[in-house]
Amino acid sequence: MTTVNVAVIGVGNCVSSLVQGVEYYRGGDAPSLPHPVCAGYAVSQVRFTVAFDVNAAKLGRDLSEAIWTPPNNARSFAAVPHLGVPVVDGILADGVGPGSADLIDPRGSATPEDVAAHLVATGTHVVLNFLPSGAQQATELYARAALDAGCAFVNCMPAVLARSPEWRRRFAEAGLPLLGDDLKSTFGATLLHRALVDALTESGVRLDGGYQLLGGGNMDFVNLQDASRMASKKATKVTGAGASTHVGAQYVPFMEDRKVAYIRLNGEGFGGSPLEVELRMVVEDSPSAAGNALDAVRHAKAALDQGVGGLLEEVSGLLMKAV
Ligand SMILES: O=P([O-])([O-])O[C@@H]1[C@@H](O)[C@H](O)[C@@H](O)[C@H](O)[C@@H]1O
Repeated sequence: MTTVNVAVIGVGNCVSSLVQGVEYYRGGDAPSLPHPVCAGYAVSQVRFTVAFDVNAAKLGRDLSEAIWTPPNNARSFAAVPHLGVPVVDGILADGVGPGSADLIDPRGSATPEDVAAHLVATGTHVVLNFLPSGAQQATELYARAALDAGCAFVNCMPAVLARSPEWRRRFAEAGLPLLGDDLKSTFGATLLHRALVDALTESGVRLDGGYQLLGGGNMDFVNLQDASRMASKKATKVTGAGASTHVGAQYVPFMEDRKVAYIRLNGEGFGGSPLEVELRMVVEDSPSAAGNALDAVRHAKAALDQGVGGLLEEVSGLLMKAV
């Protein structure tokens, strides 16, 4: 059976939901999976090869155990058997936010050459980047490793990669697919906010800002308390709702991996009449994103099969927040 061999960067909640999802949907008939077959690949064809992390408590473990290691707190919805997939030393650089500095493995960080060697040795096809928001340098070092190892790269966080002409060129010249930037949840705040913006705009409403206020208790929210890391996330979040859209993220520990989003749009309708739309959404954050991650790796592998290199613009437009 042809497989989609995936290496993951950052064994956090999103990877936990993704790994569980592959088990949950292996049979192909469970509900709430957007695409049982995507780009010619079934979920059962997705397999993990190696995982990179810098958290001392996750290193050396099998991926099936590391996904349950704190501070991960994603919902458990599938039993994951021993996978034989090791968590190995990752690249540190700016890959860890201020709230997690004490979790880092003191033995030091891997180099892009180390990472590339793992990717080649494990026969990896696609590298999936789930570093914390704000990890621009670390993302670029991993992207370099993927290029050296002949892998496709899927950038699920808001580092500027797919938006960079230089990185697009490098992947195009290498004949390797690039997807990004910043994974959009299959059902999440960005999807709803943009759907509302589109519905109002198509009705002739002139939008004048609003907000997207988020609360949650996972490490993403810890990380987003840092202003410069939050700035990178804001840049990919909302488009088309007017310049004065406020985006905020509050860390609320008891919520664990649940996310609440308050979305508001201010506008002016027919005859200049003022209008307001308010919406509240609560989801389990990481499982909400895993469906699009599953699609992204399968599209990346299909492009690799067909020798299509460079930015996959159409697919990125569907699955990612900023292209
Ligand atoms: O799509 P959306 O709900 O606005 O945003 C999501 C984030 O809230 C989530 O933490 C992350 O894991 C997803 O990849 C996505 O970025």
